[in-house]
Amino acid sequence: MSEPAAERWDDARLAALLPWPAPDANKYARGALAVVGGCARYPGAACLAAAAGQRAGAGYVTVVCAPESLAVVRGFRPSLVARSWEGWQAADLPAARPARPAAAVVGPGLDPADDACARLALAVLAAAASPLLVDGGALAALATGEGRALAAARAAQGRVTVLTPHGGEAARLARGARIGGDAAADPARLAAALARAYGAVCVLKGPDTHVSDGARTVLVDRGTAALAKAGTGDVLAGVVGALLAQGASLLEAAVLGATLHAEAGCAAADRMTAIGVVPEDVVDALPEAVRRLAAAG
Ligand SMILES: NC(=O)C1=CN([C@@H]2O[C@H](COP(=O)(O)OP(=O)(O)OC[C@H]3O[C@@H](n4cnc5c(N)ncnc54)[C@H](O)[C@@H]3O)[C@@H](O)[C@H]2O)[C@@H](O)CC1
Ligand SMILES: Nc1ncnc2c1ncn2[C@@H]1O[C@H](COP(=O)(O)OP(=O)(O)O)[C@@H](O)[C@H]1O
Repeated sequence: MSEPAAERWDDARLAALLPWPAPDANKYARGALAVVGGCARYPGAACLAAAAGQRAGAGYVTVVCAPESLAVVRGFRPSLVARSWEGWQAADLPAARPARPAAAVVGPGLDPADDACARLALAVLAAAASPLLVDGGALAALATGEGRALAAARAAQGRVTVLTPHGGEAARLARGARIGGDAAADPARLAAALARAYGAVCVLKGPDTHVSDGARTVLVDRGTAALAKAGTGDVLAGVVGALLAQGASLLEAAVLGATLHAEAGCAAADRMTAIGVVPEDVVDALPEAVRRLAAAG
């Protein structure tokens, strides 16, 4: 099947999507974001996603993590609300309601090789009624037979999902769905095929990022190799999750989020050099990325 050429969205269109708060906004109206991740081995990934979610505008960010990770999350940023996943039910995730939008991110810092992490990811896929972004270790669970059945059930129920694989995770998702395609050879085609196979919007990350809903594909190619450092994908998950939590549509949240992430990488490199940027710098550069996009639009 031949795919339509990838679109590019101009700055004016992207700037119009920025989620400026209304004068009478409160923290709930600005969107609740729950980040489910951060096992004992990877607490930092959940910290990065959650901090990025705050910088991208979400009004109330919660981290649901391993009990061993609680102290790390709280120490990293006291404004995050952290709770243990022991005794927690995925049904406790905030549901989007009128004037109280919400979204969830599952996967940053879930170990793809750990059974308990896989069960948690599958429980979130089954229960999350609000928009759900699936990243990191949760993508391994999604690629299983049970994960694919849950993705199909979510789509049938009208529940919306965004996937943010890197090349290795995309290959695993493609194998699970028995679709061909190679991220290196034809990323636009693979992003579209994964979107269709999983009933989701797919953000296929790489030096260029391709965002597809299966029918339309948008190219985001304004990033920098400064972003090639462990943990920047967790930052992207938090940014897109926050835009979903503020009520953006799936494709718009994914394209605007990938753009702000790329622009924040460039702004961080301007300050820290492309050698020295760390993911925390990308989080801190998100306001500059917003300013640059608003000025360009
Ligand atoms: N500070 C932290 O706590 C960090 C935790 N992280 C977490 O670590 C867990 C495992 O994620 P990883 O991505 O490290 O898993 P892996 O590094 O195990 O990647 C899975 C597979 O994909 C391949 N791969 C990785 N990046 C690729 C790319 N860009 N293109 C093609 N193939 C690629 C790898 O070779 C491997 O075979 C996730 O939950 C993630 O959120 C990472 O994001 C790094 C930072
Ligand atoms: N050379 C590059 N140029 C532009 N962006 C890049 C480059 N390398 C990586 N990135 C971006 O950095 C992020 C890396 O995400 P990922 O591989 O998931 O890292 P991690 O899992 O360690 O957080 C993605 O958003 C990707 O698009």
